[in-house]
Amino acid sequence: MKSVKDIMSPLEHCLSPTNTLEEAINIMYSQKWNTVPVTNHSGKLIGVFTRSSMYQMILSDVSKDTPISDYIKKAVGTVLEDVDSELLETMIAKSRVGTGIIINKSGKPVGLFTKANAVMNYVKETQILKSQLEKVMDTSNLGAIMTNEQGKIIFANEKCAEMIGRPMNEIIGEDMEAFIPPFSKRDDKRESHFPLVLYKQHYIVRLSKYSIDEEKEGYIALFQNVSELEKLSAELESQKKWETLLKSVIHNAYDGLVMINEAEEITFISPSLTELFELEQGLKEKTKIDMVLPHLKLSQVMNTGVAEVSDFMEVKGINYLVHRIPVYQGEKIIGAIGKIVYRQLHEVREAFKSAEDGQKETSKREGMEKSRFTFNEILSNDKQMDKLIRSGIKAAKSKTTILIYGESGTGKELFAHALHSSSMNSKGPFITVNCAAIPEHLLESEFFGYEDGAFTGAKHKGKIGKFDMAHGGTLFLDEIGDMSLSIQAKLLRVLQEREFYRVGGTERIKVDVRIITATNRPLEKMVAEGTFREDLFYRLNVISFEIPPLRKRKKDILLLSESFIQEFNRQNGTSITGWEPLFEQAIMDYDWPGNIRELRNVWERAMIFAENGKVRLEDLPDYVLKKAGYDIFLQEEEEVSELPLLEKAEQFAIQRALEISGGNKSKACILLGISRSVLYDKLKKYKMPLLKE
Ligand SMILES: Nc1ncnc2c1ncn2[C@@H]1O[C@H](COP(=O)(O)OP(=O)(O)OP(=O)(O)O)[C@@H](O)[C@H]1O
Repeated sequence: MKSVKDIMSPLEHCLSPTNTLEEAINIMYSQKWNTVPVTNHSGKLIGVFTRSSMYQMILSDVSKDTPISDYIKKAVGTVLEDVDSELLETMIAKSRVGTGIIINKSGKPVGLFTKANAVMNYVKETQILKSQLEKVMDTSNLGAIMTNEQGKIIFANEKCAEMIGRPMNEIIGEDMEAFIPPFSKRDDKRESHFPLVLYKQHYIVRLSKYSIDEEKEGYIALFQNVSELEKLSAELESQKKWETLLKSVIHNAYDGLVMINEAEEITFISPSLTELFELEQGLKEKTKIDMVLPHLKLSQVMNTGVAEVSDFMEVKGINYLVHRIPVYQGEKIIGAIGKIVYRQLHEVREAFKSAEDGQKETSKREGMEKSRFTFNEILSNDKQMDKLIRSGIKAAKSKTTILIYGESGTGKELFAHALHSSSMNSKGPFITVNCAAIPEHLLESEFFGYEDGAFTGAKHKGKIGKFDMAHGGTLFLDEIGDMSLSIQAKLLRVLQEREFYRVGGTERIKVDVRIITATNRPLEKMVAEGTFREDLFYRLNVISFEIPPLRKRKKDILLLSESFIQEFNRQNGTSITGWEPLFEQAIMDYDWPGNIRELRNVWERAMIFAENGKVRLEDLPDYVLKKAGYDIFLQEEEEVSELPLLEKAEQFAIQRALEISGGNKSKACILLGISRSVLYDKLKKYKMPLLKE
């Protein structure tokens, strides 16, 4: 901001009241001033001597030696030297006084400010502004034209001349219409935009009106060359097309693709992959790959820098084929790409199978059957089972004989495996004999083996028995309740003496074998009935475990179901992710007489028929549906009187409530949360039989 001090004419002379007319005229003449400040002896302003004061003295015919004291004008307008110059200019423009006296803070005059000063300052500033504007216009990328009210060009910048291809002096004075053909068609809007093609170049023109004075208006036109932009946008467009094409290739060619940057943050992930691993929720900007897909081990290739092609990865029982590829920029690793294939994995499955077969073959050659399960693999959420497992872990450490009770399919053999795995003999063999499956006359040779020629007329070579095989490990005798009394006696002897003879042999064979037995028969009752030896029973029953049936640990149904999904997905290469609500209700309501084995079989079957990744009610076998009372949902429409699904469910709920309450309608109403009158209406509606109150 400029102050008055910067633009005033500094004061070199002042008058005092004692100065004469002649002295005053001399100063006015030499300085070309109309007004001269008059100060007192201390230099303070007391008035001014003006050109009219001078005329007055001359007209009064006073001598030129007369002091000016009587002709000083005392009423003087003063302005402080620090005042903003623009403010003073407005004051002067409005004032009738042509000269202002500028004083400092102590009241001493320091300068004069005349209208001429104001004009000069204005002109100077306008010139500066003009040259600045011209500079801006010439260095700008915009072409600029200005017209008068007739549309004749009065200004054009260098850029504009360049655009039009003619020298500037030729443009000035021309009609703007000559260069901007649509100009004449412009409407009366103060401002408009329109495209224009000039000499094959594309422009956007911004045309606006400006006021010349109160009545006249001219135009300002600004041209922006957009040819480059258009080229860029065409390139962008084709890049976008490529991107779309690439994306669809990525989505269709590979099952899942993920890219990470140097910081191991995900920069791209294909929708199929987010869907597959249900990642949507966990994905945020800059998510680290190992936070959401640790099993992919993509960060691994960032460290090694070596691509890993066709690795296998298993997640939730499903097999995937994974390729991990590091991305290099020069020598530097700047990221990695993970490619996951999970469809059409027949070949992969084959590879797995042959690997598995190979492994089995090796263990066969090693000549021993290894225990396959540990206590960790006995899945259960049941308290009673928990207790059994804890006791099992303790019991496994001793060499004591263990008897496992339980209905068929409850997991007795699994428990026996787990006992072996936790025992001190876990490195030794685990040999199973199903006493019910081997014919009575062969059981002895199966247990103890036989010598060469033991069987008359037979070409048999000698064979070692299961006791021999189990040496140093565990012999698991399943279905122990199905043995004959004579075999029971022989078994008792081995248990007591820890030695036996082969069939047809004379040599005593000593063995170190841990015996675990299992049965679903009531041994105590059999002892009472005389079909099972009491002494053997006590020998076997040193420690016993009773595995509860599945119907008594309903919580385990869903836990086991989850594990079967994973097992069969892995086995069949399917991608089943869960089940429908009605399916769950049905399996929870069913009694599972065949226990876990039955549940496992039902799952194996259901997963073959499942659709859309979910197991449905209709994938259950008919006998389960019937026994659980869910067949009603699957009956043909006409059989259930065309009831919509909700009504079927309602009918089913009423039927179940009446069953649970033993036909007591008041209790059924409480269970259903409805009033008796509503229940009666429903019974009538569904034509259901009235049961007892
Ligand atoms: N807790 C469990 N967790 C996972 N799988 C189990 C469990 N219990 C049993 N199973 C599975 O259920 C099936 C039946 O188990 P198992 O053969 O051990 O039962 P069992 O009681 O010995 O039957 P049986 O009396 O008919 O010989 C097997 O496939 C087994 O793997």
